[in-house]
Amino acid sequence: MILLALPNKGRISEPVNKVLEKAGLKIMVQGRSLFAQTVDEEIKVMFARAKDIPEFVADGVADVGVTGYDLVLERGVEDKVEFLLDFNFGKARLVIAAPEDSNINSIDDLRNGMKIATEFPNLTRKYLKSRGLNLEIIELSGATEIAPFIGVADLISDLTSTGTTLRLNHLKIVDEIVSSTTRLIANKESLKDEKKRKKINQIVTGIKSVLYAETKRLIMMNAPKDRIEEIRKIIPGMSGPTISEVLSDKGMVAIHAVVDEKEVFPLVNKLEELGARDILVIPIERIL
Ligand SMILES: Nc1ncnc2c1ncn2[C@@H]1O[C@H](COP(=O)(O)OP(=O)(O)OP(=O)(O)O)[C@@H](O)[C@H]1O
Ligand SMILES: O=P(O)(O)OC[C@H]1O[C@H](OP(=O)(O)OP(=O)(O)O)[C@H](O)[C@@H]1O
Ligand SMILES: [Mg+2]
Repeated sequence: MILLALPNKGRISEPVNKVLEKAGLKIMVQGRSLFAQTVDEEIKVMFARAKDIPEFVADGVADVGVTGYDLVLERGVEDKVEFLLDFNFGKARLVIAAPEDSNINSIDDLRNGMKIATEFPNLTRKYLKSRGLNLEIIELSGATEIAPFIGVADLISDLTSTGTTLRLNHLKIVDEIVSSTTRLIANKESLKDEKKRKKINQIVTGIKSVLYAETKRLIMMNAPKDRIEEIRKIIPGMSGPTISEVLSDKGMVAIHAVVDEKEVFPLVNKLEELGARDILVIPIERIL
């Protein structure tokens, strides 16, 4: 049996659940229960705060878990867990920021004794120490951006993604501590257990198949037979495009191929120029 720890709220909770659902690992949630069964009776789910999941996985309370890279570092358990995969969302950078009108512009302008407000006290302290600095850490549990303006701190260390919150609060980035994304992590002992490892690998394969498929599209079209060679040149596909006869029209063939999402726009235009018709671009749920 595998216990998988998932975030119960916060911004990564929903996207993670969506990926698992697409991977076929349906979770049977009952109301506000913090435990759930899945379609695989060997995999059970527990819901917890993303912040606490690194500790649960490191201690073996859960075998695997989904959380942010920043939160693993903040708990200081990065050497106790194995990083299995990167979801590539929940992208944020932990940065040191100062009021726009202050004369602090780089890490070199920081002085011992200055106050820095943060939700990431351990990570911030460790980073500053590595730069030979010893600031007073003011631990807050959110809305850190307000701290410099109410006289609570000179600086903050907080997450930034689009940069909107920093801008709105008239703060400028002074330095970057770490860049983070959502990760699947595992307990090292669980991975040593043959049965558990097999189950964990199935979860990894399932998630990877979904994340990979999200970057791809299935493209289908009818095209003149005499243009096949030219079309083949511009759509590599996974193992080459599949070409089949169109019964109603001897001069036409049906072609389908899997292509990179980024290639779709220019590709469709070129295909039309080569006489392709009835072009369909279809999302793919999983690629194994
Ligand atoms: N603005 C953001 N953009 C993208 N990812 C973010 C952002 N803010 C936080 N994260 C990431 O979300 C992950 C989960 O954090 P958390 O569960 O605290 O979510 P949250 O949405 O900040 O919830 P809350 O602040 O209500 O506790 C963290 O790893 C963090 O790096
Ligand atoms: O660069 P942006 O896209 O504006 O995102 C950055 C903001 O997002 C997070 O806050 P969150 O919404 O989690 O609120 P919190 O401060 O209460 O954690 C983070 O702490 C920043 O405040
Ligand atoms: Mg937050």
